[in-house]
Amino acid sequence: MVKAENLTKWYGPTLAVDALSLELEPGQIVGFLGPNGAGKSTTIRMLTGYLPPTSGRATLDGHDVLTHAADARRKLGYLPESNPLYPEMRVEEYLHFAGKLHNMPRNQRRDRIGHVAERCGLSHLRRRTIGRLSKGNKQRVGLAAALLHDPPVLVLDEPTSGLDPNQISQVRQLIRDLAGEHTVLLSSHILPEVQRVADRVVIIAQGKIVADGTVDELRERSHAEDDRAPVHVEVRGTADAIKQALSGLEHVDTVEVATDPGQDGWCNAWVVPHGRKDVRVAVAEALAAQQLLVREIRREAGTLEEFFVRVTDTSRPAEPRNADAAGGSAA
Ligand SMILES: Nc1ncnc2c1ncn2[C@@H]1O[C@H](COP(=O)(O)OP(=O)(O)OP(=O)(O)O)[C@@H](O)[C@H]1O
Repeated sequence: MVKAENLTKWYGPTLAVDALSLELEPGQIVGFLGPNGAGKSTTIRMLTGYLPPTSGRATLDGHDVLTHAADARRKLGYLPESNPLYPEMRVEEYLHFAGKLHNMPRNQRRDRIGHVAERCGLSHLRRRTIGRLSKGNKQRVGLAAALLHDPPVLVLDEPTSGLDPNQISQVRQLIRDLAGEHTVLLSSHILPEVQRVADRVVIIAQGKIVADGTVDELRERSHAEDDRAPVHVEVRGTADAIKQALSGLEHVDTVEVATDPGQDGWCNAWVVPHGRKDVRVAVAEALAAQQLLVREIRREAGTLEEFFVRVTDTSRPAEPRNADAAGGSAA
């Protein structure tokens, strides 16, 4: 549905996006995450055809965003970071204007405006002047305009920036409601925001993708890469019996057991492996050999925050290139 092939952008000597390739499946909500300056906006502007890449190519539903721009834009609803609106226009007037830009006939505009206004919680604000709306409501107007021509792809650049927590949660809910019907690419540098709405998270740093997966996969990977991801076990037995059963296990560094089992006899234990070993089976077998009943055994998932910091910190710095050879200019 959305495809980037080796998208690259040099701004003079600065490499902003470095041979980035990405493919989004229909109906997915994909969070596009990265620290400030990582290249999110530049990538999004290239994906939406608003900025020509130095090299590489982007397509929307098979249409090249530069060579078949009109076809590509029909497939796209785009809410840029700045959400440019006309403050003196009324909401309905602005939505008619946006519909005209998509060559929508009047009847179709009327129907669709009714639909998107309701969807975006704007029905009671249709006669209001945009300049007098709250920031959150202005953002809803931007979203309604992006949805007006019912595009299969929605690209939202930092859609909740500058909103208060209440407004953030409303816009977030709105985005979540779009899942399935639209493919949504949502850029943000706020991790919890992406974590709550996205099916998939793509993290970029220094213009390159450094991680790509579901929130759970990235958490898993976070700890799979962490030498000391502890395994948490719930076992029925005394702390001593559990410690004894697990002591001396191969690839195990330390075993910590909560000193006393709970009233029902279940005890929490944490086994810290050394090296990148998955010790879950060995732990289960060792406990079973001592007739200690296990009701849960799992690797402790790391927070996505830890992962985000790790992958964006360790990426290599972008190297300036000879500006003469860059072949692109700041846009
Ligand atoms: N018009 C421009 N001219 C020169 N350099 C630019 C221009 N736009 C962006 N850059 C540089 O390109 C890099 C990527 O910027 P970009 O705005 O795409 O990042 P971002 O991830 O969207 O950041 P933010 O979250 O702060 O908006 C940065 O180093 C930035 O300084």
